[in-house]
Amino acid sequence: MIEIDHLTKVYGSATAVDDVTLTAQSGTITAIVGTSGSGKTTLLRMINRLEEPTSGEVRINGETTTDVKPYVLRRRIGYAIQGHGLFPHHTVGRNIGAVPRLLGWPREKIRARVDELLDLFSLDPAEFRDRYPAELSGGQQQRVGVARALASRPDLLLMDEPFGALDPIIRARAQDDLRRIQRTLGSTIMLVTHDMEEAIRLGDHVAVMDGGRLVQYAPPAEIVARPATPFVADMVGDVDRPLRLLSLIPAAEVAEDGAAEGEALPRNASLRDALSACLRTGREAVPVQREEGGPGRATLAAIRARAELPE
Ligand SMILES: Nc1ncnc2c1ncn2[C@@H]1O[C@H](COP(=O)(O)OP(=O)(O)OP(=O)(O)O)[C@@H](O)[C@H]1O
Repeated sequence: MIEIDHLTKVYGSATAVDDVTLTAQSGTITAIVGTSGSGKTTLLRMINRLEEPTSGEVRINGETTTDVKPYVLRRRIGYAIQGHGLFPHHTVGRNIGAVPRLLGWPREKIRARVDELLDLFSLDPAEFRDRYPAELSGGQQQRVGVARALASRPDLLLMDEPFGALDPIIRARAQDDLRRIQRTLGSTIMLVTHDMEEAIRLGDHVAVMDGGRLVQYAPPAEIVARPATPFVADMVGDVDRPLRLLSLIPAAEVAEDGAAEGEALPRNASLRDALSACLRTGREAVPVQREEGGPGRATLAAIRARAELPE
């Protein structure tokens, strides 16, 4: 569990982070989102003490971070930034194994860990282990950067705009990969982004920052359905809100008993997928696979009902 407790950072006359308090559960992704200058990076860097707070504290699994020497803390907390920060003269394998080596892991264990991570990130170990960063594409470098940050199985992984430099298609893939890998490893992640779409897609919880303050901290569906302030509503994008909401609701959740024509949507399909299938086929309902009770159907009426936003 990560507890951020009344954290404040003042630079001269400016308050970059203003009394932020939030608790993130282990094994979840918290997406910190806000406009430029809202204090996201400063908040993140106070967690691994790259910045010292003016007041307040951070506890990781109950331990106050100021009780731990900064270099020890930073070995326990992974840190991935935009532009990956790989060592150019070290191979991919050496880059990923950097922290385990510092921690004195035996050679064989490091090698096994490097290969396991390369596999997880869909990079064939035999092909990529001995390459240098310059011999990789931007997307591959970024994956190696995240693999390196995860190598020692850190208590927490901090990510600052990790996908900022990637083009939209590679970016979407990197987001899906991160989500899958986070689920597989059970990692706890705090990720900074200025992109609400990314925050909604990745976060179990979304923390919205505005002018150094935390203005809303809630699961994505709550942020979309009930933005706490006009600023949050603006960031979510009013026009797209119904569609965003639908993309967060599993189709199986609203499927009723009964048959419908056409190919059944998979179990992990969202209501947005169901809507799209209805529009594409011109039908009033679409079949949906469910965990229990066999296939059901999602009707346009049910989809519409769930897309309604509270006034
Ligand atoms: N070392 C510093 N000295 C003085 N002011 C600073 C310092 N670092 C950050 N700030 C100020 O604190 C505020 C918050 O900055 P921060 O980098 O945390 O914002 P951000 O939300 O991460 O922005 P961006 O998305 O542009 O990176 C800004 O007004 C910035 O100018």
